Amino acid sequence: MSRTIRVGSRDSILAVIQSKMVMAAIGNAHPDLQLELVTMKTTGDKILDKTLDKIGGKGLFVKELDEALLENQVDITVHSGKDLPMEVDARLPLLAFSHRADPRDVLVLPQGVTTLDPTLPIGCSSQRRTIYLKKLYPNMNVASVRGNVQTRLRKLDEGQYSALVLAGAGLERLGLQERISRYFTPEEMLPAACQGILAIQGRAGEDCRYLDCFASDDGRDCALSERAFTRRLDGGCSSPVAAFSTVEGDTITLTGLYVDSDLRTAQKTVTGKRTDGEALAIALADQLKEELS
Ligand SMILES: NCc1[nH]cc(CCC(=O)O)c1CC(=O)O
Repeated sequence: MSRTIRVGSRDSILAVIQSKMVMAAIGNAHPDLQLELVTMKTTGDKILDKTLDKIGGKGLFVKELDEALLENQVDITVHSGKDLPMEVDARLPLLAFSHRADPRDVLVLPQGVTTLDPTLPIGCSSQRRTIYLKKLYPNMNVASVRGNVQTRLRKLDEGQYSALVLAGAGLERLGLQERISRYFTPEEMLPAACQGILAIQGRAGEDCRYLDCFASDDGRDCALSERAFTRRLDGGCSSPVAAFSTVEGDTITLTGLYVDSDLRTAQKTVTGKRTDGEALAIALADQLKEELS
C-alpha cells in the first residue's frame, strides 16, 4: 500500500491555497505518495472581535494544528512563516521552508477608487505596519482591521477604510494581484519576519525526505536569521519587531527594526557570512536594544 501524507492546514482560503501548493510540489516529485488535506479552525480564526495583541499574539493560529500533529491526526502542517511563534515544541520541528515569494507589503484601495480618502482610516492589523504608515502618510488615521483577507477586502469595499495594507504574497496567491495599487519597498515598510515564506512542521524523528523537493536553502537561511532576531527581542506579542533578510552567494544581509515600549524605533542593516545568519541576527538585536536603552 502506498504511503499517505495527511497535510494539516487552517481552513482560510489563503491557508488552503498555500497547503495545496505544498501538496502539488510533493505530488509532482513523488507520484507514489497519496496526499490528503485536513483543514481546521484555529483560535485566531474564531475570535474576530479583538485585536491580535489583546488575545495573546501569535500562537493563536497554530495551537490546534500542533495538537493534530501530536495526536497523529495529520503528518505535516503548513504555515505562513510569519504566523509561526518563535518557539516551537521540540517534538514538532520545522522541517522545511519554502522559497520566498514577494515579501513586500502593498496598499489596496476600495474597488473603483483611485486616491486615498483622507476622511477614512487606513486599515491594518499590525503595529509594525502602523509605525511605517504614520511615517509614509502622516496625515492619515490608521485603524485596526481583522479577519481573513477576503473579509478585510469586503470591509474595505463597503467603505469602512480608505485603504488596506496587506502582504503582496497573500494577494498574489489568492489571484487578487490586480487589487494592488502600490508596493511598499522594504526600505519604506520593513516586512514581517518570514513574510512570503511557507514553513512545514512535522513530528521529530519521522522520515521527511519527501519534503526536499519543496525546501529552499535560501528561504531557510532567511527564515532562521529573521526568526533569531525576532526571538531575541520578543518581549511579548505587543512588541512590533520586524526583520527582513536577503541572501546572495555566501552573504546574508539582514535589516532589523526594534521598537521599545515608548514606541521609539531603531533600525539597521548588517551584512555577514550566510552561515552566521543567526549569530548576526542576535548581535543586531542586542545592538538595537542597546541603542534605545
Ligand atoms: N497574518 C495573516 C497572513 N499571514 C501570511 C500572510 C501573507 C502571506 C505570507 O506572508 O506568506 C497574511 C496576510 C497578510 O498579512 O496580508
